[in-house]
Amino acid sequence: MELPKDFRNKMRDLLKDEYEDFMKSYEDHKAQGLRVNTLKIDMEEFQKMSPFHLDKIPWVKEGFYYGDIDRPGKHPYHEAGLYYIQEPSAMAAGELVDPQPGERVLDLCAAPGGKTTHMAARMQQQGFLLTNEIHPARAKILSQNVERMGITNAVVTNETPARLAERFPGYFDRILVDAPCSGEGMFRKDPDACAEWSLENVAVCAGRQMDILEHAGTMLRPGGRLVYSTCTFSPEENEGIISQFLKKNSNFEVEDIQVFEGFDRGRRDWVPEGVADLEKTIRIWPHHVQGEGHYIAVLRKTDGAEHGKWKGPKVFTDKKTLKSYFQFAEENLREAPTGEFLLFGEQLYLLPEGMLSLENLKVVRPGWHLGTIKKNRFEPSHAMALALKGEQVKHKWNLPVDSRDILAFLKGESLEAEGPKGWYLVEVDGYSIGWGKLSDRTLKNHYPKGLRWTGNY
Ligand SMILES: C[S@@+](CC[C@H](N)C(=O)[O-])C[C@H]1O[C@@H](n2cnc3c(N)ncnc32)[C@H](O)[C@@H]1O
Repeated sequence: MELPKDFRNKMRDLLKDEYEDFMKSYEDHKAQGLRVNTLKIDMEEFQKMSPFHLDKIPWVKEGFYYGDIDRPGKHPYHEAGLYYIQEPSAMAAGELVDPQPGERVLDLCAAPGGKTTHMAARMQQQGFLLTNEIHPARAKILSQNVERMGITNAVVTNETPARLAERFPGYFDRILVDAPCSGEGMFRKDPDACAEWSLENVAVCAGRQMDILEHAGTMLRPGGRLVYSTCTFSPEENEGIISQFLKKNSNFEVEDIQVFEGFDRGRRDWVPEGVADLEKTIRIWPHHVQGEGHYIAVLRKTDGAEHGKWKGPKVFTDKKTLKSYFQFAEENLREAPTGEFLLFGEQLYLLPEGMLSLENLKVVRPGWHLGTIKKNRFEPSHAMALALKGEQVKHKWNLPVDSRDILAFLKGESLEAEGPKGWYLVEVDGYSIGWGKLSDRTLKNHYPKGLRWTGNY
């Protein structure tokens, strides 16, 4: 791989004796990882079922390396949301945010959703996860991943950090800023990041990062945790940003967290007048661990205004319209998911607890999408299927992973089936993957058109 000359010179100056080892890492095979989605399956069960060659990633409970010959991206278990393919070092960020069930959590720069889906699994569907992405097309992909992983307590927005900061001052218990960066740590994985790199771009990224971090700081409650991460080596985007932020915001400090074996500490001596706390931040180097390059700082807000002016959401309560949903639930579910509803056009959502008004914000997914209400008829959504478990429905239809039927289902074909009429939760080896509707011995396929598999498998 041809690395930019300015980049090589800069890294040689920074790393000195370690430079040769660092450069050799570009010739090593790149480690690939997947993270088990504990919202859908427990770790032991996944290890028993997995057809992949798994090796534990030491720094994340749910993380595994998979083998070079494995293809987990095109597998029915992937479509059922049993795991998320994620770069191993990147899993450290979610681990260090460490969100708890019931908390209010913000992922400010979230697409495609690796860390969001990790944090959601830790929250176990309890609390409020606001996951935001500034670029519309990427926000859509983020939303699809939230759906595939069966997350019910997330709201997906497509906003700027500034607009969110106006709406949510002092609101969140934990915030992740996985900042857009020059991507130096990903050159091995992503040649485009290498082609786009320049010293000027590093400076542009640093300006943007400072702005995003300031807004994030505003949205954190006193006592809350703010994690800043990048996948780049440049000190200007890492220790430099944290140092400037701490000098401007004396109500923040760096938390002294345990580092995993192979992780290094941040370098105070790499930035002018760096604050002492930089040595508590974390660097992950590709020549010290099996993973790409990352930087992570865990900050704590020590005090500040208790909270701002928060406005609750507009809740939909029209019983007549909701009747068709409850009728569907009566006929097909063991218990109706209930709480605060939102009707957005014809789309019915269930709001996460602790959610605020989303008025005038660009919202891609305002909560758990339950389905569509059209002419007093309710049709359940794919998002509902993916979040349901077999024991929650009256009828289910299980397809073994190695059957012809699971491929047919993923391709959108109808299946032959027997049983009473109605909606069936279709499963792969006992894990929900979509809906089918049975009548006259035919299970009509409701797997979304945009997700259907094409070609031969
Ligand atoms: C490193 S990526 C996030 C990866 C993601 N956290 C994950 O784990 O899948 C950074 C994201 O920040 C977004 N971004 C770019 N400019 C931004 C800005 N000014 N404010 C907020 N986010 C921005 C990018 O579109 C990109 O999706």
